[in-house]
Amino acid sequence: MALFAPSISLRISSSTSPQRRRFVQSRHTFTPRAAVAVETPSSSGSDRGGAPKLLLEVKELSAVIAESKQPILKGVNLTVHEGEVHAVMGKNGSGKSTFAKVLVGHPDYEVTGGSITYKGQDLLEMEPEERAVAGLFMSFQTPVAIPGVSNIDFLNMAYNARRRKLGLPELGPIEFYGYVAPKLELVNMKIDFLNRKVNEGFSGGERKRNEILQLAVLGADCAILDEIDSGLDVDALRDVAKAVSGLLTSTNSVLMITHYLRLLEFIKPTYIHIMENGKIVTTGDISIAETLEREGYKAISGI
Ligand SMILES: Nc1ncnc2c1ncn2[C@@H]1O[C@H](COP(=O)(O)OP(=O)(O)OP(=O)(O)O)[C@@H](O)[C@H]1O
Repeated sequence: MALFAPSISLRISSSTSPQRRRFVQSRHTFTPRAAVAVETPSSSGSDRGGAPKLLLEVKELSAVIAESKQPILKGVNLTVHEGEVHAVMGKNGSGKSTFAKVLVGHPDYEVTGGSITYKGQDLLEMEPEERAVAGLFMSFQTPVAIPGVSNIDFLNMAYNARRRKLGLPELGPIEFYGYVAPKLELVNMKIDFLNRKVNEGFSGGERKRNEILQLAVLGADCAILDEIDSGLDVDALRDVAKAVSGLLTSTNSVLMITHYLRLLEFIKPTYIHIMENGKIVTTGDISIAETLEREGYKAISGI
C-alpha cells in the first residue's frame, strides 16, 4: 500500500524523493515546544507583545509531478505568521492539494524553483519526518486506511515516535489512554472509536474527525487541512471546525484548503487566497469567499 503520512511519522522512503535535498539542519534545532504547541495553553499575541512572528514563507515556489515532470505549481508566494488562519480556495485542479503536499514533502512532486522557509529554516532541506517533528501537520483530502492497526495503537505509536525524536520519554498504553481519551470529546467521538482499525470502514465524516483527532494528539505549529469540510454533514462540520478553532493559539497557524464559505464562517480566516493555474492570484478577506459563493470564480479579479 502506498502510504504517505509524514505528520504521523510513519516510515517513508523519502531517500528516493526527488524533492529531497541535502539535509543540513541539526535535529537539535527542533525544540520540544515546537511539536506540542497546540497542547500548551496559549499566550495571547498581546501577552507576548510585538509583531507576530513569521512562521512560513513561500517564495516563487514551482513544482512538477516527479514522474511525468508536468508543471503544477508555477510561482506560489505565501507568507504565514503565527496566529494566522489562511484559506486557499480555487477551482478544481488549480494546484491547491499539490501545494499542500509539496509543503509536507510528498515524494510525488519535485520542487523545481523557489524557496520555503519554515521557522527560519529551509523546509526543502528537511525530510518529511523532520517537517512533522518541526510541527508541520497535514490532514489529507482522502485519509488512508491502515488495515489491522487499531486507532489507539496507531496514535500511540505516532505520538511516541514524535516524543522519541524530541528526547521525551514514551507514554505506555495506560498513560497514553489517559492522554488521548479527553481529546475524543473535542471531536465528539465515542471512546470505542479508539479500538477500531485506522480509517477502515470509517464513514467520510469519521475519517475527517479522525484526522482532527490526530492533530489534537500530535499537535502542530502549522496545520495544513485539505478539504476537512468535504463530505461532512452540518453537525460534523460544526464539530470539526470547533475542534480546529479550539486548537488555535496565538503561536500556531492553520492553512486550510476549502471550496466553501461555510467552513470559513466557523474558522475565521485572516486571509483568503485564490489559486489559479498553480499560482496565488488574489488575496483578501472573507468577502472574497462571499463573492465566490454568490457569483463564482468569474467574479474574482485576477482570474
Ligand atoms: N500525482 C499526480 N499525478 C498526476 N497528476 C497529478 C498529480 N498530482 C496532481 N496532479 C494534477 O495536477 C493538477 C492539480 O491537482 P491538485 O490536486 O493540486 O488540484 P486541486 O486544486 O487540489 O483540485 P481539487 O479542488 O479538485 O481538489 C490536476 O490537474 C491534477 O490532475
